[in-house]
Amino acid sequence: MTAGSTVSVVSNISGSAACRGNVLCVRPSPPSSMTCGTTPTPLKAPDWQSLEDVSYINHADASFGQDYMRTSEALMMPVLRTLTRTAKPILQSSVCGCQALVTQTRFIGFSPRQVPSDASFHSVSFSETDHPRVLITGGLGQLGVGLAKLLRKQYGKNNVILSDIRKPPDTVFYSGPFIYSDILDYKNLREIVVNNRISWLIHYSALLSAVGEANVPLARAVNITGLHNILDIAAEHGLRLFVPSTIGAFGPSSPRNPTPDLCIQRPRTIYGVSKVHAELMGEYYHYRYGLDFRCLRYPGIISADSQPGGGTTDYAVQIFHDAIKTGRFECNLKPDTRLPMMYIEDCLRATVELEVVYKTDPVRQAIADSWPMNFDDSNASKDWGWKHEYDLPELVTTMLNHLNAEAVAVQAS
Ligand SMILES: NC(=O)C1=CN([C@@H]2O[C@H](COP(=O)(O)OP(=O)(O)OC[C@H]3O[C@@H](n4cnc5c(N)ncnc54)[C@H](O)[C@@H]3O)[C@@H](O)[C@H]2O)C=CC1
Ligand SMILES: CC(=O)[C@H](N)C(=O)O
Repeated sequence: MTAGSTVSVVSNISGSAACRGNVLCVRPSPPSSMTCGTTPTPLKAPDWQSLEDVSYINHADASFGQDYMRTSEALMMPVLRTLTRTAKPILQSSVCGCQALVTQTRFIGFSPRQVPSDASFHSVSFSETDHPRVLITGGLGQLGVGLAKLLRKQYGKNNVILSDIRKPPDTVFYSGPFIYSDILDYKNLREIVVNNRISWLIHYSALLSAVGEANVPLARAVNITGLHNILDIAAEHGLRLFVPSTIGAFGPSSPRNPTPDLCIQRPRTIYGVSKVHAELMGEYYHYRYGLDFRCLRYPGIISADSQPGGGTTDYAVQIFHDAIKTGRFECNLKPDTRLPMMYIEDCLRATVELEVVYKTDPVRQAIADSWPMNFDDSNASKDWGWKHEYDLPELVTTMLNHLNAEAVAVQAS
């Protein structure tokens, strides 16, 4: 996956509750081509790919056997691989040999609210020998803690800071740095970035599709105004920025089966609109200011040890929990709904003993009906050899083993 491009990944398992995901990836900003001295150097064409080169890659599902499903950890790997792969050349590049100093000089007292229209931003603000200093916003949601765990293994516990507006549970609080951060508070964000010498920003804060529809003003604030803060902070401080997008960035007029990386995107949820906005703003900041922006379109994510945060695809996680706890599941989507997340046939088989009750929620159903049924991930395979590691039976087995082990542990305690 090249930096600066927009890529979609999917761990697809299609079927009546199946999902594929898109990952949008943006290529790295041009190493050290942005500033030297106080005069911004124009972007160098060879370091950049043209807009036409931007690749959107979906990770698609197909039939079971070719498809795969990944746990949230596995899903993070492309992100980590991309960040890691692109970090080295940037860290090792020394076009002017005065990067860090220049960055500091250039941006002293600079406020992104006063960005000159022709401003360029430096892409890297940490030295060659440093590990990245990572801040994860919205880190207490379904995905953040798992990602922090992986990043901490790689870059050291103290180099990865989780943040959120919620109170962390003990397990999270004692497992590594945690800090309060409201992405709507720009000054607070800037203080955190500066005081902690943050170099990578992973922006997970969001209101997901269902909770977003329930509170549009808040979703608009968090997902759009919050994103603007994040973009400005990242640009101002030369951070590498990762923002996930989603299958929700597509709408009823997008082709659903399969959904290519590049196609019409007219979502009808505030969540989807905000994610399309994020994709476009990230690309714009990349081309306009040299921001190193990356974005993967995720499918619905299934995880055992963290709870989903109010999305349309939450049912695909909940079904596992209910299978273990009660053997009964009340589904808020119709039985023939197909979403890019997992191929559900085996999933249904694994949960065959469930008595699934279909009690359709019209809001979620309308959203689900407008989302892609199938993602084509052939571009991701071609681009960086993407291949899923969890197929449906393995995912189901892993989920059930994990939840069973948890249930046994609880009973024993
Ligand atoms: N989980 C999934 O199935 C998928 C997730 N994604 C994206 O991945 C990212 C992470 O997703 P999840 O962890 O599932 O989300 P989540 O809903 O579980 O967590 C989001 C977190 O953002 C925090 N937050 C809300 N308002 C905030 C504010 N003002 N300042 C700081 N934090 C705030 C919440 O407290 C919450 O912990 C999101 O951007 C989401 O759109 C994309 C596709 C699928
Ligand atoms: C697929 C997503 O982005 C999320 N899980 C949601 O259902 O809103």
